[in-house]
Amino acid sequence: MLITNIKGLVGLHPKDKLVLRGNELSDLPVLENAWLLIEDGLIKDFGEMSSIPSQISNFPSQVSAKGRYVFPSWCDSHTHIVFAASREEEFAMKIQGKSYEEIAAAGGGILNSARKLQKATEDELFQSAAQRLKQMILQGTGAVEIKSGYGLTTESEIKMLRVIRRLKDQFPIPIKATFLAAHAFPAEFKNNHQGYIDLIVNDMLPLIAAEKLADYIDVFCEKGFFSVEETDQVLKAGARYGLKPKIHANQLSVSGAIAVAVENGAISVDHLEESNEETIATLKNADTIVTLLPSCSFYLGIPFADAKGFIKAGLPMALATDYNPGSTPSGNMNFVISLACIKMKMFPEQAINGATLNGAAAMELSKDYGSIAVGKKANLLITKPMPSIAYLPYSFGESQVDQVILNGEIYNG
Ligand SMILES: N=CN[C@@H](CCC(=O)O)C(=O)O
Ligand SMILES: [Zn+2]
Repeated sequence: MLITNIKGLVGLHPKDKLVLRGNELSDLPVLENAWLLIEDGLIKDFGEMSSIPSQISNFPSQVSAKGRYVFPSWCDSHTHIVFAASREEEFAMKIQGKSYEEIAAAGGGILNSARKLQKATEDELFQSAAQRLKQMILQGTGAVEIKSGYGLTTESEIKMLRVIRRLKDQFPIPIKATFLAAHAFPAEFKNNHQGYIDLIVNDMLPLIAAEKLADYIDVFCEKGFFSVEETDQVLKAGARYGLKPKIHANQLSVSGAIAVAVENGAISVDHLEESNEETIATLKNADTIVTLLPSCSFYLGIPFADAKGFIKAGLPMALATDYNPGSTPSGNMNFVISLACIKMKMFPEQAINGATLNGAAAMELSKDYGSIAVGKKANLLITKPMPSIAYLPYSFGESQVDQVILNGEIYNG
């Protein structure tokens, strides 16, 4: 496929640039009035229209992108899209002013989702997750991470991970699976935390490793959920099976979650709506990516993360949706990018880099995804006609994504 007359080809980072730290996030290289050639699902070449080689200009399969931009697909590195039912009954409680913790304590929250998921069949879960994933792809997402964590029993955690594996087999995008049994303590383990951790370590992990069902391990390290010591135990057990950590940290309070994640070689620490100087100091000399989830802040009405502080400190920062039924019922990366600009005061260039190359890095996919470079996978989106790149986050709530290309082919769902 040859795409011609592209108003701006966005995200032309050198192929060996695998992650952007601090000020590097402000640099979003763009080639104006460009062409892009795709062969065998890969980016074969690109250049300016004024110097398009004649053998290329006669290429049989051409798409004109006049007035439109071409971006690398969004890389959404934090989602929980396998769930049995929505939780809009909690929406009214939120509107009445109940906090996330109060809703969880009243029988809502993660345990509510777990009760419903335990009753659902693998097929039902697959069908509904596939619908969600299809919508996300049509909104521009071309790589995704998906977590378990609404099973909370051996059988149901494995059921969730098998659903994720079926999604991997059936969708034309890369999918990473994260094992998150340490999402909440089931009611029967409320006063026996070690009993549940033993179940994760001795029962679940060996089975998951034997079936190769997960790439990463995650823990919700938070007051009322998993303590720092409990998090450490679970991460160390995961490491014995080759699972690297990506953890939920500092969502509702500052804790030692960041330190324990860094010590255990975490690929990313996600949320960080709460942070302080120590948070930044702990991350400064690490490779751990800070993944921010602004649509979670928007929906729960909790603080937005200190994106500017993290960037100023030179940290690698990514953006993701956190799509889940409780704290973020949306998988729209376009809205995440808008919120990052509007609420976290990120510049459009920083937000777009966070949603592409750094999102890919937070899934260890940035060798092949997240920027436009010769030899990388042709997972792209073509916008509607737009006056500028900043128009995409500016026009929040209205999709500017017109066409989605995955492995060099137009995707229609
Ligand atoms: N914080 C923990 N997990 C999810 C929310 C889970 C839920 O409420 O169902 C999150 O990332 O926000
Ligand atoms: Zn999450």
